[in-house]
Amino acid sequence: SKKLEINREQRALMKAIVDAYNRHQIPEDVAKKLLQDQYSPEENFLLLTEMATSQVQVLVEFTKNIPGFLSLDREDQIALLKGSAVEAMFLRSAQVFSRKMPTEHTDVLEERVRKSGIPDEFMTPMFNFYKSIGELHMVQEEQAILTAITILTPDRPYVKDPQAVERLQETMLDVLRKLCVLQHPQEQQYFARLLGRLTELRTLSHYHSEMLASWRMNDHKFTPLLCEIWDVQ
Ligand SMILES: O=C1N(Cc2ccc(-c3nnn[nH]3)cc2)c2ccc(Br)cc2C12CCN(S(=O)(=O)c1cccs1)CC2
Repeated sequence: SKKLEINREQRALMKAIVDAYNRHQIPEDVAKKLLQDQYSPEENFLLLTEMATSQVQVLVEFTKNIPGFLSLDREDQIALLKGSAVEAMFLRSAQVFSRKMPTEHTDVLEERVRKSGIPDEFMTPMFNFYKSIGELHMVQEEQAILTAITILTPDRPYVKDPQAVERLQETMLDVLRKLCVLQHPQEQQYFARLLGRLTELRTLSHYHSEMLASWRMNDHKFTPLLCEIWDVQ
């Protein structure tokens, strides 16, 4: 029916977002480092910090390619990036972890994340999230658009024109809703399940800021970019 069909404009939007999502990847050498032999928890933490820094750079490039993002108010662009950086990083990490990597790689990485000084009470929800993302078996279009929707959340702190952000997000939500029906015809509530993951992401983001506080205590070092985007002094 007309209602459900993805029109030409929406197809172009989807293509732009998927291309941007696939174009910007973590450099091989950084991801490969994670797979090398055993490290101490401190070295693991350093590697994850290096990964996270690279992820933020990838996120900024992806965001700049979201159609309409660069026509938003400049300060709102920054507010959206800062407000969504942790959620987008965890979403992308979970997607990469559950989609792309061969099992033995995931096992090594899982081990490394578990031995990196992240407190257990945060490790559990983090891995539950990544398993729940894996179970969804999202196609890459859904992954890319869901990441764009996370970034274009109107109610981030300091956004001056939330309506402009809402208009962009609604366009994405409409495409994602149609895509879910087309890609997962058997699962009525698939779209609702995807959006439910965004709620889980906010909880993870809250845990993350608590983790940051505890890491600051036993003086873990972060890179200037992470300090900037995570508001770490
Ligand atoms: O590092 C993670 N990983 C491993 C990871 C992530 C991405 C790629 C990758 N490869 N190619 N593209 N992406 C590989 C391994 C992972 C996996 C699932 C979830 Br849910 C979450 C994570 C974190 C995200 C960052 N945090 S963090 O708390 O912000 C922190 C920063 C500094 C030190 S700890 C730790 C957990």
